[in-house]
Amino acid sequence: MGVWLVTMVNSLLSVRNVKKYYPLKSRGFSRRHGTVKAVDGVSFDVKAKEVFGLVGESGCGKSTLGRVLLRLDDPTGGQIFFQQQDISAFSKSRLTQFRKEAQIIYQDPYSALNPRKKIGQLVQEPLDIHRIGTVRDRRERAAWLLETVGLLPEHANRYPHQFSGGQRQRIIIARALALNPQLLLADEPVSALDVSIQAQVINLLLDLREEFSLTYIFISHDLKVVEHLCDRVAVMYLGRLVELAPKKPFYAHPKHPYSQALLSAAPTPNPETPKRKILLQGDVPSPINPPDGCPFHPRCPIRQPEWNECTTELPPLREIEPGWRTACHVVRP
Ligand SMILES: Nc1ncnc2c1ncn2[C@@H]1O[C@H](COP(=O)(O)OP(=O)(O)OP(=O)(O)O)[C@@H](O)[C@H]1O
Repeated sequence: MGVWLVTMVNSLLSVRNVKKYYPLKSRGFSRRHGTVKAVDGVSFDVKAKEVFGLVGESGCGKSTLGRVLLRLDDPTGGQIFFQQQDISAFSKSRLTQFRKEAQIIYQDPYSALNPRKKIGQLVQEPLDIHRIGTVRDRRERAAWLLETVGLLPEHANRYPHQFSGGQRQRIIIARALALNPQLLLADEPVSALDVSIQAQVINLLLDLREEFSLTYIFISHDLKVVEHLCDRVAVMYLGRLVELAPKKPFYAHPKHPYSQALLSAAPTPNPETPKRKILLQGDVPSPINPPDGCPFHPRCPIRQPEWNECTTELPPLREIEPGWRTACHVVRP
């Protein structure tokens, strides 16, 4: 607990044992039929100006966690601290402030912009809602933001359909920056874009991190993108973190067998360098009925039948090297 408190003091965001369960109701009945454990006891800290990557296969709970972190959804359990303050205890005015300090960018740049509004209006809108400055100030800031993200001030008078996917994602980024946030949660922000455009948007995000002193939580299933952008990587599996590590050593030698499998399946920059792919057996189990013991044990390629604790005990996320935590009975400090 002592260590947790020290890391919290140095963090912009601290997440403690956060859970998000959804009741599963059978059709036509209101009676609870089970529980989807979308996020099941996640803890980590994010330092100011850090780029924190959250990776894992589809359905592992990344987006649910992201929504809970920004209080767009209430957690079933646990606590989230922003600047050491519990976000669930925010007063109405503190919550309004938090809505300025923490912004989210979603994957789909096509549906995120109202097609009937001009770009200038869309970028200016957060400033209008929070009544910041005069109308002229807001218009000028919107024009400046458009330039900052690599567009032209005159684009303010055009409509979303007149832009490409990459340009729209730039517009969404400009809008997210309007209120000068500290934390930007980007949920798969480039996965709908062409690979060539992805790199441009990622580089823009890196430049903006410096210019705006931003902290990012970057959610992605694409390990290559995370490698380029992030300082640390958290790997999620069935609603839990299974590994949390600094980027460079993680990509060189991931320790958790699930991380090893994920990385072995990611494309390499040089296709001529052969890589031994680790093929996982079966599908990701349902978060309605997760396996006992280690949630990864039914698919684990290194497990031996005699290792009983893998099937009976949940492995804690324990530190195995300074700053590196892994949830596996076999991987030891
Ligand atoms: N509102 C909801 N009600 C019931 N179950 C939900 C709800 N939202 C998410 N889930 C379930 O929670 C689990 C985690 O979903 P989530 O979207 O957070 O995963 P993800 O890792 O972001 O996946 P993806 O990359 O496909 O978006 C899934 O099994 C999903 O079906």
